[in-house]
Amino acid sequence: MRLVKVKGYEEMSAFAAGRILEKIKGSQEVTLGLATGGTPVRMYELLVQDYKRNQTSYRHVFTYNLDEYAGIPSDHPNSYYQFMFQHFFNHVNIPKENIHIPQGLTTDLHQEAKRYEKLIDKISGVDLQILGIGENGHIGFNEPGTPFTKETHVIELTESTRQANARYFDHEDEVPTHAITMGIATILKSKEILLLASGDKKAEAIYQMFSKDHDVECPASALKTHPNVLVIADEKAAARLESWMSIKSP
Ligand SMILES: N[C@@H]1[C@@H](O)[C@H](O)[C@@H](COP(=O)(O)O)O[C@@H]1O
Repeated sequence: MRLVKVKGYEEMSAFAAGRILEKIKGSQEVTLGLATGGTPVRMYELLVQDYKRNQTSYRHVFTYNLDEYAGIPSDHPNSYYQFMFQHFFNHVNIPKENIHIPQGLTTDLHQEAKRYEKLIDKISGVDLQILGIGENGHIGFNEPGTPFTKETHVIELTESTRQANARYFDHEDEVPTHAITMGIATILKSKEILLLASGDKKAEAIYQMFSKDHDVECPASALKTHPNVLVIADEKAAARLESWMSIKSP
């Protein structure tokens, strides 16, 4: 796991957008694993900006989103489906049939999880996976305690995650209690992973991710076993790492 420390949110976003564009421009067909949340918003804006300026084509791009809230329809304003279309898909020329997002409202969510995993299995994992990190160290919606062997599954959200995500909803009780998420085993199938972190709220999670060794209580620490992970953290998110690294290095 390598770390790139950048100054702030803007630099983090530009770095991630730059890597995505390199991938898109350098391949005849590319599969991207995409994340939602506040962290990647500017990254998507920069990709849209690039599209407007340079017409970088997305016709050969296939996307697989990490997760979706359970129990709300895709046209719900807080669904990750809406998030993705508003922030990104509506603004570039990606064919709709290339877009994959788990369905949060189906008669059988477990079946949906299986269907989604099969899609990712078929492509042997995405080429480039973008990740954010939860304040409790979750990736996707893999909450602390989730076995690292899990593939796409249905999960009950912790109270702290529901509270952290409540800012996007009108009321805290509107935040769904469950979600469908790629599992850690699914994420680890990716060929390359970029994890983005910005702000002091993420400092503890970033510290835990680097200092814990493959500990289920810190889901992001699973990434240590992957050969190609780059963490892009801004100064605030990396703040606790500074003292830890200087303690570790002689
Ligand atoms: N499922 C998402 C994660 O994929 C995301 O990384 C995390 C952090 O969100 P934010 O970037 O808003 O801090 O929130 C949610 O729980």
